[in-house]
Amino acid sequence: MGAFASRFWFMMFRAKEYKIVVVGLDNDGKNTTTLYKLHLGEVVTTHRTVGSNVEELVYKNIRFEVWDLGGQDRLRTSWEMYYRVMQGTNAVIFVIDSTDRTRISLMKDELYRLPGHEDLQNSVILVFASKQDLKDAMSPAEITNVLNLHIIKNHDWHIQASCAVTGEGLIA
Ligand SMILES: Nc1nc2c(ncn2[C@@H]2O[C@H](COP(=O)(O)OP(=O)(O)OP(=O)(O)O)[C@@H](O)[C@H]2O)c(=O)[nH]1
Ligand SMILES: [Mg+2]
Repeated sequence: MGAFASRFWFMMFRAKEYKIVVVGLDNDGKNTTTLYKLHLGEVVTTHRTVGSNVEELVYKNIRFEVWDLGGQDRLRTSWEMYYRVMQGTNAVIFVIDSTDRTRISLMKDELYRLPGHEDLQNSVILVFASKQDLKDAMSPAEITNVLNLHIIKNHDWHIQASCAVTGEGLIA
């Protein structure tokens, strides 16, 4: 898997098994591509996720159970069912299509639901500012401002520039 955003993860985590959920809006085209880039180290052709994909990643004897949830409008209401069933999600990765300025306020609404969720009280929040290979991508600093991420006080959070095509930000 490479050094999977390593400094952040190993600052935050001490146990040997971690549960991670990957969410974001639909078809921005990132969650599933990101998961498989992490898992296989290559870009695979994806289809819209209906429901979820789960993969086990192992890095330095640490097992990561990674759930990728479909981001279509009608599927987003089911995310909280996964948080409940997973019992003890260590981290939520919220993937942002950095080129999708028109849906930024929808992303904000979805992102802001996370810290208040009772099943995510012990989760860290990692925002992936994805599609950084595209020239009109917003920078992590711009996204931090637009989403006003500093308002999140009760969870550790971090924003990371990433690109699921090249692996930048995912794999060192
Ligand atoms: N240029 C570029 N394209 C990307 C990147 N990440 C994903 N894509 C493309 O975006 C499209 C959709 O990606 P998916 O990973 O399937 O999207 P998703 O977020 O899983 O969407 P849902 O399953 O509907 O929730 C695919 O054509 C990907 O190749 C990226 O970092 N850069
Ligand atoms: Mg998907």
